[in-house]
Amino acid sequence: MSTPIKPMVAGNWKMNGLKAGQAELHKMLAGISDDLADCVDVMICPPATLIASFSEKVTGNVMAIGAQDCHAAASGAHTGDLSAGMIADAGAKAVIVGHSERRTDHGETDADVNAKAQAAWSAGLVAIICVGETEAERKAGEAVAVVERQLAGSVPDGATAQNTVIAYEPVWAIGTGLTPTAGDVAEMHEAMRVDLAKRLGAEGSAMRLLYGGSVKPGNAAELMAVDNVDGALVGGGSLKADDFLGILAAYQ
Ligand SMILES: O=C[C@H](O)COP(=O)(O)O
Repeated sequence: MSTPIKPMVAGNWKMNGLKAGQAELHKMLAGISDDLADCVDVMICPPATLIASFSEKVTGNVMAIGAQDCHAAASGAHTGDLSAGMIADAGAKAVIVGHSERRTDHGETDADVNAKAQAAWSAGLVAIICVGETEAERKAGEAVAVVERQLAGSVPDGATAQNTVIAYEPVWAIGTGLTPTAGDVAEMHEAMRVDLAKRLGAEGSAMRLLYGGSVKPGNAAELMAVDNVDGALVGGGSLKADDFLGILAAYQ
């Protein structure tokens, strides 16, 4: 019998948050009971400027701190970039790679994402690899094919349930208040599960598959209950402690 997958809820603060944001972090930490932390792995990915200070605030297994991106190289002449080693040195335990905002704003390809995931592993970080179709691709009936192509290109050989988390984020659902139906999420997550298990065997079967895109306290329980949904990657709903704790309540 396979071991149950411990879900993860990760908050991606994107380009939001100043030092004053520590007040929200403190409220979140105060609101996460040991019982809840036993049921779900909680992570906040603040802007890089806050990784070190936030990492000092989290203790025990209540929450981990992650990063939002890394460079594929270990060091070198890459002005403004951060290596996975630097992020790990600041206290991060994971890094999001291939977020659609990086793919769109910075032209990142599946090959770039693949290289970044491998850089993350080399630094001892978990790679949270994002995939997801655009609205036009969904309307054209290509959503599953697009995501399978992204998985094939973005997830490196050697991915395990320990070093990799997949986040399915339909681009059209990010920050819009729109979400796919539970049926559409189930279809996509099953397709991803089958695809990853075929390629990676038991590691693919045990890999966490997060859903992301307009997850809020009001819809979290329904989305998190879908088969093969092992947690959430949350943007706007992770900025305020009350909202984030409301989402985590799906696991209480
Ligand atoms: O990384 C998080 C996602 O882009 C979802 O963002 P959102 O919850 O604001 O829609």
